[in-house]
Amino acid sequence: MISPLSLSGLFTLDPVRHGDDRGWFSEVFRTDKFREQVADVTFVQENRSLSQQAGTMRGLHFQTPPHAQGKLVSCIAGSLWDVAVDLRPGPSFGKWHAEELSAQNGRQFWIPAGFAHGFCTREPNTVISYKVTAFYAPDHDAGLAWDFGHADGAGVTWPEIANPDTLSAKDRNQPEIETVRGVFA
Ligand SMILES: Cc1cn([C@H]2C[C@H](O)[C@@H](COP(=O)(O)OP(=O)(O)O[C@H]3O[C@H](C)C(=O)[C@H](O)[C@H]3O)O2)c(=O)[nH]c1=O
Repeated sequence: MISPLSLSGLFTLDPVRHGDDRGWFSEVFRTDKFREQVADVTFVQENRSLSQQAGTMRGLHFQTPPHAQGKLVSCIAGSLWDVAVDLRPGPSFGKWHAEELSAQNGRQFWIPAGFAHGFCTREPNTVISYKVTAFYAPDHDAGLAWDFGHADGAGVTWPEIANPDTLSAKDRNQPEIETVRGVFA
C-alpha cells in the first residue's frame, strides 16, 4: 500500500509480503509503480549505515541544490524512528513528520528533495538502507541542529531513547533552522 502523508510530497510505502512456510517474498521496489504512484524520479545511489547503539542519532542532513536528494528510506535490521523536516519555502517550513521503520514492518518512507532527514535507532545494530536521487556531493552536504527550535518550544520531539551523546562531531555543530531558510527557494 502507498499512502500520501500530511506534509505534501511525503509518502509511506508498505510492500506486500507473500508468506509461505519458508518465510516471505516481497517486491520492495519497482520503478514503474514508484513513478506512477509516488514520484517520477531516478535513483542513482543506495546507502546503508549500521548504528551499533540503540538511541543513536544521525542528522538532520540534506544536500543543497543542484545536488539535493530525494530519499527512499527503509530499515533492514533492527528498528528506527525516521524524521523529515520541511525546508521548502512557505507555510510548511520547519514542520516535520516521523515514521517508525523496522526490518519487521518493512515500511518505506519517501522524502523528496527539500527536506532535511535524520533518525534515531530504537535497537542495537540497526541498519538503515536508502536510495537517493543524486550522488553524494560533499561540498553540498549541509544540515541543521537536531534540537533546532527547542529554545522556543518548537522543533522535533525526539523519542525518549534518543541519545545526543551518540551524535557525530559534525552533528553536534549544525546550525539553527533560520540559517537554512531559502536554501530550497
Ligand atoms: C552520506 C555519505 C557519506 N559518505 C561518507 C562520508 C563519511 O566518511 C562517512 C560518514 O558520513 P556521515 O557522517 O555524513 O554519515 P551520516 O551521519 O550517516 O549521514 C547520513 O545520514 C543522514 C541521516 C542522511 O540522510 C544523509 O544521507 C547522510 O548525511 O561516509 C559517503 O562516502 N557517501 C555518502 O553518500
